[in-house]
Amino acid sequence: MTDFKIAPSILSADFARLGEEVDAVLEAGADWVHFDVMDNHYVPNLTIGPMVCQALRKHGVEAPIDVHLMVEPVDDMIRMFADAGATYITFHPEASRHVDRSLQLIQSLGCKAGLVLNPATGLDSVRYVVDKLDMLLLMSVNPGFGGQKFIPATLCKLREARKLIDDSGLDIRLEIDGGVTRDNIAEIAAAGADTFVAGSAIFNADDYAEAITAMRSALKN
Ligand SMILES: O=C(CO)[C@@H](O)[C@H](O)COP(=O)(O)O
Ligand SMILES: [Fe+2]
Repeated sequence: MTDFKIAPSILSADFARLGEEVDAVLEAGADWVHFDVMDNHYVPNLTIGPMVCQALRKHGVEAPIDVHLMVEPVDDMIRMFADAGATYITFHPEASRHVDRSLQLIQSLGCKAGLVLNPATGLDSVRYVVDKLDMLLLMSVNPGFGGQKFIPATLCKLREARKLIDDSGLDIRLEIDGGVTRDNIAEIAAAGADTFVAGSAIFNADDYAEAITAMRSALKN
């Protein structure tokens, strides 16, 4: 049976009460914390940096922190987030001049490494670095904002990515990010994803546990 993981994106959390919000989603059954880092350069929005990741660790968060870098360039941020307690660090191939080197840097710092593909980016950019991936993240919206609608063409790309991973014989998670809801999560899992980022679908719900349980139930059917 697939080991599904649900990773609430704190982009949709109440930043004024971030520690409490993260505690609440973990208590409600979330597996990971998805941490969106935006630099107003690679994407047209600005969010949070390594000090906030470190603060969450200091606050007592022990769950995996899945750092999604939407910054350019990436290597300095990789070093800072590794120091700050990140578990996974993923970045967009367009944002690094030397993708293979940046992946190696993440792993050399003791973190798990991943690449993130935008909706219009093909799988070709991962083909020759598959052996250096712990995770492949497919964006199902254009990066920069929460609350957007899932782009249906991602389902076809997920199937291709699943085949690429299975053919490699390696242990690589396949994560999906953007517009994931209780209504489409089963279809997304059927296309091959095993790790689900959900921001607005969880943090905009009145009851986080009910929202996460509904997603898990959909994954079981
Ligand atoms: O990386 C991003 C956006 O760039 C995401 O992680 C979003 O924060 C997901 O939010 P929802 O689409 O689930 O509301
Ligand atoms: Fe993200």
